[in-house]
Amino acid sequence: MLNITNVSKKYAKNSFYSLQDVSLSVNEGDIVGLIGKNGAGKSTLLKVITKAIRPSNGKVIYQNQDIFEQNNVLDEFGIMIKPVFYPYLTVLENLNFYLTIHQKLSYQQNIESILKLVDLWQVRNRKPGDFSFGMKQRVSLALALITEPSFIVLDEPFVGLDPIGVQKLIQILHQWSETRKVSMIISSHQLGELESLCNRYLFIEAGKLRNKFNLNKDQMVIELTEINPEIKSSLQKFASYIQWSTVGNKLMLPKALDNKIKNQIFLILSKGNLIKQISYPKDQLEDYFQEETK
Ligand SMILES: Nc1ncnc2c1ncn2[C@@H]1O[C@H](COP(=O)(O)OP(=O)(O)OP(=O)(O)O)[C@@H](O)[C@H]1O
Repeated sequence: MLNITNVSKKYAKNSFYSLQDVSLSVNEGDIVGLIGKNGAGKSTLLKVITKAIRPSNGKVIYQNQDIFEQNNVLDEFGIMIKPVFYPYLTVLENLNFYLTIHQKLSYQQNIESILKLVDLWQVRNRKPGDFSFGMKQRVSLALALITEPSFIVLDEPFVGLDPIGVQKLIQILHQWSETRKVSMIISSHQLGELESLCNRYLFIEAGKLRNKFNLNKDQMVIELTEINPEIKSSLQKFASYIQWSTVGNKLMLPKALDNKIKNQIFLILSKGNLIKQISYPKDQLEDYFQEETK
């Protein structure tokens, strides 16, 4: 859907590149998490993708069209990079105005549900000029989502939301990716939230795309009190389902593994009184980030 090839960006006043030779693609239904330290180049990348700034080199192609050579290519995009709205119009007027200038008034029917999603329904008749930072963020988020876009670009979308708002947002984005195959690229320092939302990740460091990766979310982790040769040999016939961890006394099984097989494995382990804890992987993104940036 979106293909970025060899994109570099040097801001006029800088002597260094904020992005260097970045290539990536985002497919239909993908939810891509963009991670990296402060100043790594995440926002710059998102600004290039959404045509807010021009790259010094490279191409951005959306559905086979060069976004910088053709007009209206980004019509189906929902974008939140920094808070953008008219401070002297009320929240409702902002949404209506946005829909009017984008000729998308048929989406007026979404106004109530989107404002409830971002918890601004109660304040819909207030002007956002003197809103708190978080409330301003949420106005931008409402503008980004109101037209049910097919491609969503969000820079730090969780910052202004309370924990319930974060969960509601994650839920709706998941739902859109599954039911409407909406693609998304989302940058955030809130790695736990990204981990529960995204299916792919990009790690950017000093303007370079250092890694593209997935996390394995479909496994259960069984921590054992010890791993000895006898236990390994008694589990030999299940070897094709078991992945032994390289750290700690852990083994991993696919969550979707047939219950009969799971039970046989558990039986062997519990006979030896070996099971210490069963859990599901979490904080993998946090661990990755800590490891890469130490
Ligand atoms: N308008 C600009 N003019 C000059 N330099 C800029 C501009 N915007 C960003 N930069 C520089 O480009 C580099 C990348 O910045 P960018 O905002 O893309 O990082 P980021 O990964 O989004 O950081 P953060 O996590 O802090 O938001 C930084 O060195 C920054 O100072």
